[in-house]
Amino acid sequence: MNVSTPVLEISALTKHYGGVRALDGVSFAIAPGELLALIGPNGAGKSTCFNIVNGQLRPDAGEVRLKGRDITGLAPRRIARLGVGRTFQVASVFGSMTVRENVQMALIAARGQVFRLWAPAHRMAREEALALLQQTGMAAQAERPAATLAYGDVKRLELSMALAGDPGLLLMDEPTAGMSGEERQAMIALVRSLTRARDLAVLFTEHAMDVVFGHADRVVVLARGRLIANGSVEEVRNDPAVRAAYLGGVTPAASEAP
Ligand SMILES: Nc1ncnc2c1ncn2[C@@H]1O[C@H](COP(=O)(O)OP(=O)(O)OP(=O)(O)O)[C@@H](O)[C@H]1O
Repeated sequence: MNVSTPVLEISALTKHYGGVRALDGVSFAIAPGELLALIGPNGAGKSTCFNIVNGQLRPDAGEVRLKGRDITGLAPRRIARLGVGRTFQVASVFGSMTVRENVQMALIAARGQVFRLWAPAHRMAREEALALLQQTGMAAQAERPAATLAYGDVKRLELSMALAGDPGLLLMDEPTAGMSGEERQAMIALVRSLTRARDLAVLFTEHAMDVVFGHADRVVVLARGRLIANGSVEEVRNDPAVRAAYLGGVTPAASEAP
């Protein structure tokens, strides 16, 4: 068991939209080096949770702590600087720039500098960019324009860019969306190895259950804004409440609804 301070600790997070309880008293934590899947049926509250952690949304109640520090309600930029990286479902890379230049730009932006092709900082970041691309298996593609990459490689590039700020916590929004079965497995295996190598905590949402059950250290399940399970793959897979939520069965919360 890891006894160090959690990288992320969320406590009693609550967010309502009118009558919709997008999040209702959700609490969980992530340790360094842990790969934690956040799953749940559509509308369960996964995106709301991500958006609160990275500062895009303010919770109505509850707290977000990063390595023990209260970051609730801080601006996204500040939260990013404190070590929270994020990848999105739709990749955001510059197609006309090379893979290496995209990573250099991310490295320089992470330091609050401006990307200029002729500046010395650009040359310095070059070696770091190549080292990062080595870690994500993209070194051989470093000089290709990003626009010419296969889809799975665009996602690897995006991951490389998210690592540029040297985050302690990485939020990944459906990292394998749109990938074939083989690409999915390769991507999540890469993320898995990076968590170990960098002592990085990763919180990811995912609809592909082969990815979740094959690779996550732990799984947190939301349904209708409530946490209904938090445990190992085995525990969650065999949990009747989880099955009911996924099969569209009537959960206790749903049966109470008017
Ligand atoms: N800006 C908003 N205004 C009103 N309701 C919202 C808003 N954002 C989210 N919701 C509602 O909050 C609930 C949780 O939404 P959220 O997007 O967090 O779920 P999710 O688990 O990410 O879903 P999905 O898997 O479909 O992406 C849903 O009922 C959704 O309709």
